[in-house]
Amino acid sequence: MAIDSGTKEQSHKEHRSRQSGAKADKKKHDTSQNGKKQNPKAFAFSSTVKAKRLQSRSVEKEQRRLHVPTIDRSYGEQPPYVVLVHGPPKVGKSLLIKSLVKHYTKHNLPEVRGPITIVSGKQRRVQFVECPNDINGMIDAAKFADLALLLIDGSYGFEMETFEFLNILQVHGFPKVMGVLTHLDKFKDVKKLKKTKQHLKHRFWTEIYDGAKLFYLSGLIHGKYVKREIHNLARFISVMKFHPLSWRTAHPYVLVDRFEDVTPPEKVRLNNKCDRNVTLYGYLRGCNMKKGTKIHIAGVGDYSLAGMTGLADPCPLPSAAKKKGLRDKEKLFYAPMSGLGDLLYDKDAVYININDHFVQFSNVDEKGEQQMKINLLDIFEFSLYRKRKHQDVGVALVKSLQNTKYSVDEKLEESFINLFSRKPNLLSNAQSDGKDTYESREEIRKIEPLEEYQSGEAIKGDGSAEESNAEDSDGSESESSDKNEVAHKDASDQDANLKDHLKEHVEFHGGRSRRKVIFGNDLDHNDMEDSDLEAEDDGDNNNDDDIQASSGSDSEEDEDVHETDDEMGNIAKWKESLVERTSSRQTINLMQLVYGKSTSMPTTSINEHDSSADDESDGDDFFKPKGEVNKKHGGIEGGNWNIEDCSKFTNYSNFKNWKEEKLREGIRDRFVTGDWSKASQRNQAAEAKVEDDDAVYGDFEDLETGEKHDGNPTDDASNDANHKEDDLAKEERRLKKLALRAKEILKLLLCP
Ligand SMILES: Nc1nc2c(ncn2[C@@H]2O[C@H](COP(=O)(O)OP(=O)(O)OP(=O)(O)O)[C@@H](O)[C@H]2O)c(=O)[nH]1
Repeated sequence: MAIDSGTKEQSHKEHRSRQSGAKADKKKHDTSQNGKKQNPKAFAFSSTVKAKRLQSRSVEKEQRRLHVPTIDRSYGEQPPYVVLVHGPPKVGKSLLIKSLVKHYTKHNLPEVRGPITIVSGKQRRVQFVECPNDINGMIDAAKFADLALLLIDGSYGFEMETFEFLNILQVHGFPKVMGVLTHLDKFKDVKKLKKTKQHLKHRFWTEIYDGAKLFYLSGLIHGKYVKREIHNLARFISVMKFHPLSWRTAHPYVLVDRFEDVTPPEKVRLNNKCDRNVTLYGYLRGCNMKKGTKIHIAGVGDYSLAGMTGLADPCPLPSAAKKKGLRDKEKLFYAPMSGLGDLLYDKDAVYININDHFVQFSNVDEKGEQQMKINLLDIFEFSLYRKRKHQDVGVALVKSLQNTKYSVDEKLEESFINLFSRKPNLLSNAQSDGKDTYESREEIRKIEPLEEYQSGEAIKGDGSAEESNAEDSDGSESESSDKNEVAHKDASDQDANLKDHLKEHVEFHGGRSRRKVIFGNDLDHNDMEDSDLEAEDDGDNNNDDDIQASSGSDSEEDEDVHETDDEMGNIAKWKESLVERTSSRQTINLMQLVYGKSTSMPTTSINEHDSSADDESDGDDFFKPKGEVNKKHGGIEGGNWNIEDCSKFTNYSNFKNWKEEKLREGIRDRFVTGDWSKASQRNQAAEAKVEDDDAVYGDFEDLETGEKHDGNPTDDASNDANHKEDDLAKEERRLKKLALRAKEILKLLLCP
């Protein structure tokens, strides 16, 4: 009982509370607060400042989440941003572009045509484009605009063009848009002006978004917008952040700022509606373009790209040196369609445009555009020219540059290296423009005797060359008649092409007409000197005709006449001497002596060889059997030298297919693991089969000797005993062989 009562009364001893330490301190602190609850409302703010801070932070987070950073795939120098100036007619688009260009470059733009590229900052270039007033032009412009400046006539109010364009932009992807109010100077009443400004601003905001930027151009000073206002607008454009549109970043596109029709003029002359080749120049935007891609030219149609070339930047960004602002020198701009910008970069040349009043000797072209293109590469040519002529240096320079049609690399393409010996000039340049032809004529004068050159024929030759030069431009028919005459002369003087003469070959190559000078019988002459001196005497008499003949070969027909009538004849002659010389120099080839000549040699030459050998022989060989003739010539050379090497060819049909189970089973017992007794039985069976076959196909007659062999012997009984003996001997031999083979295999297995 006592135990029971004891268990009931027993109480748990309490933990002794902490008298010191962190817990004791905390308890003390809590008791001092006098019952104020700890964190009574979870996640509620006790302080308003704190609440505000937290709220703004969460809003910031949310905004950051909404504006997911767009991936900038661009690398290297960014292409210029396109600033499109749009507005209804006569609103002041051109004037605004001119004012902006003046602000950036300090240059006055005479007219706005095509894209105008300017360097607006150390890291930024801008391309100004005036939007056409028609709807198609607007649609095209909406595709490439990075910033659209919507010009609105403030004195009149909004016009339909602006809204149409805004609708088009919404379809194509909305770029940055800024409004510009012009013609505000027409307001006399300041109050009314203020009211109108407010009204237009709100209307603009409802159309785009609240807070959209709207500029005011208050009026004109000396026919230009106010400098201050233009400066502000330019500043905005310079610092504006452009968000690349996803479609555009994923697709390559080019805003063409210059184009050239490079169709050969002759092609256009023959067929005015022929397919044209057009080269388009512009900055590639979006992503890289591949050669052969199908492209769409806005307003023209779909085309395939023939080729692409990377060119030097016509309006490069300034150097990366650290300095504030842009120097005047670096304020470059490029407006090829507007005819401005000093440098013009072509595929193979750099052009400097100089206005007429700077240069006295400008060529005035048909359109009356007084501009001169100076090809820098042709300065080399000038130095040559100056050596030759003692003229005024400045005049000579300008004249020579004006008359040059072809660049140095084009001429180099035409030049060739003479590989034949005894040629004084290794590199002879086939020059083709007017001056160059003159040079080449001078060279001929050195080679030819003077009286020959002065003879009527020679002069005629020169004259016709000049004629054909003139005919290049207008393409008259008299040229072809001249050439027919020339061809006729050639035909009559077939053997006479053995003296120096030159040929002029007019052709259309690389989009331009070229008059190629070919020194027709340079090769002939040199080689003929070596081998055929007789021919030279004949050639002296006919040299003049050759010059005449060479002066105007244009069409292919004429060329053919030349080739067949005289050139081929000459070629045959100099080839003769070549063949002789090479055959005498030929070293003995051991391979050929041992194995005969290569079978890849053309059969005709072999036949020729054979026939020549036959000719040399007494002629009786013709009536002898082929084999004997070959024997006479001796060994492989004589007989089998042209037979195909049969070891090169393998007849795969004879190979057994070892994948077949039956075949593998057949040879299984021939290996160590197999049953050799079975193999021997099989062998016997096979031999018996062969014998049977012999029995079937046994009879044969030796046709050469006339002897008859019988497959089935008549006396079977006497032969049977012989056969048995033979079989036993065979069996013995076979078993011996097998034992030997087994020994060898065992040896191999035991000593690996
Ligand atoms: N008074 C006044 N005249 C202006 C203003 N802006 C432009 N103009 C004049 O308006 C005329 C037309 O200007 P342009 O720049 O040729 O207008 P545009 O929009 O290029 O004309 P189109 O190319 O024909 O569409 C010019 O004579 C300008 O001087 C302006 O704010 N106030």
